[in-house]
Amino acid sequence: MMDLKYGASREKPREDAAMKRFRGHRVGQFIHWGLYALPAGRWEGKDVEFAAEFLPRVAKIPQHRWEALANDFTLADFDAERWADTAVALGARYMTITTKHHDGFCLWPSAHTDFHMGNTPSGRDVLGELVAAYEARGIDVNFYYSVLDWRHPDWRFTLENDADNLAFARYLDFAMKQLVELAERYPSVKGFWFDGTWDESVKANGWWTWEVERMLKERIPGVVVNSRLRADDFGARHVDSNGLLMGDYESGYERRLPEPWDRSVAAHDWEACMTIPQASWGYHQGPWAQSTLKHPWDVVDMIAHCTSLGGNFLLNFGPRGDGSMAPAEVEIARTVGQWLGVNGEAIYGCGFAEGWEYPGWGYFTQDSSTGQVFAVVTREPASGRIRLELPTGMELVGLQLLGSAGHPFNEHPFKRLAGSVFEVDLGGATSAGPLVFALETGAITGPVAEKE
Ligand SMILES: Cc1ccc([C@@H]2N[C@@H](C)[C@@H](O)[C@H]2O)cc1
Repeated sequence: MMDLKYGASREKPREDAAMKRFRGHRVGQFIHWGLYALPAGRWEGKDVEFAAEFLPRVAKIPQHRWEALANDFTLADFDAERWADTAVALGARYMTITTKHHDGFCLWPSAHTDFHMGNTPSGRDVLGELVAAYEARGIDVNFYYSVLDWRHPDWRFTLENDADNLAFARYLDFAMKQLVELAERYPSVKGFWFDGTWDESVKANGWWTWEVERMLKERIPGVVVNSRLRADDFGARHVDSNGLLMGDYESGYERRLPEPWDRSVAAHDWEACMTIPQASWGYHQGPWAQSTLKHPWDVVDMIAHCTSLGGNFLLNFGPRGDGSMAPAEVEIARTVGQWLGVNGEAIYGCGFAEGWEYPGWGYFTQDSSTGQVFAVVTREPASGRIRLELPTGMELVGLQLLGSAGHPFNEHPFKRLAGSVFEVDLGGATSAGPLVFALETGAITGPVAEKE
């Protein structure tokens, strides 16, 4: 093991109450909102078929024209209570909001820049209103912060000479001051989600990323920080040069999951974040985005996929320029939330079911407190039957379809094929969306046919 000054601060996952709370949430609401929601992927009458939050770069918009958008950011239809109600409808237990994205615009009245909410027509403190509204509903708030800042004069992608080093040192000082400001203004925040840390300039300053994590944890005990912030002494990111995870959970899964089912990720805490359109985090009004919205049952599959491997799932919403949530996204939230309302006990507080193999037709999840195992059937086979392979030596005693209120176990029929292998005919099981069964299991005691 190398002796690292700025490597991982622990070898095992955190087991304190704050981390256990974050881990048990399983479902979060990501929100990308900023000036980019105003053009919403369209510039000078043309749709730019790329992520809406990248518009200033992709459409090469002059800085002064981008900054002028702040005058149109009136928040005419922004209502933090309505946003928080969408999170409740989704069944989200936490929310992560873009405090500052790559364009440098701040959703709070920062004392360290002029590019912020205070210099918009309403002057409202969007972060303050959101923290109040979400916490009033018992939903934890996390802050997304982009270290990358296209607007700041001292930002550097690479460090070619002393002048670059001096400028970037000023930039890191600015960013640290903003992070201290966020921690001081909003001390109830539960986590920081860092982005924009892939450039050489940041990788060459692993010490700063280590200092940021230390500062935040000193000021907000229990705060949770994602691995994407961190670079070590040698510029290694997420995982240090000794192979140890930095930060509190791995956050490399962006618009992808551990396919087809990579059990290695279950060894640590992790979170996947996902757009509702194919590839835009900010609201994009064009058919390029609006014709690619995910189906609610695909979202449920992703939630169960993450849970089955011990990870959280952060579903992104891109509110429109006036502050209203996009109706199509609210509808998806409602449908997923209704499913979670019936089947959430297989998700919240659940994780990897040790000893249970990937079944292909869905996922096994296990309640981390009770040990109860669930089968989440998201890919029903054409036969209408699923094969349940239990860990060797175990047998199926009973099956209960979640949502079939009041019935004891044994409610749903099954038959043994051999040993610990059972077959369930899904016929007759009805539920809106993917079926979930609670499994009652026991040790095989009597003689049974050997496993085939
Ligand atoms: C190449 C690339 C850079 C940054 C991103 C940002 N990370 C996501 C979480 C969004 O914030 C997106 O703008 C996506 C792709």
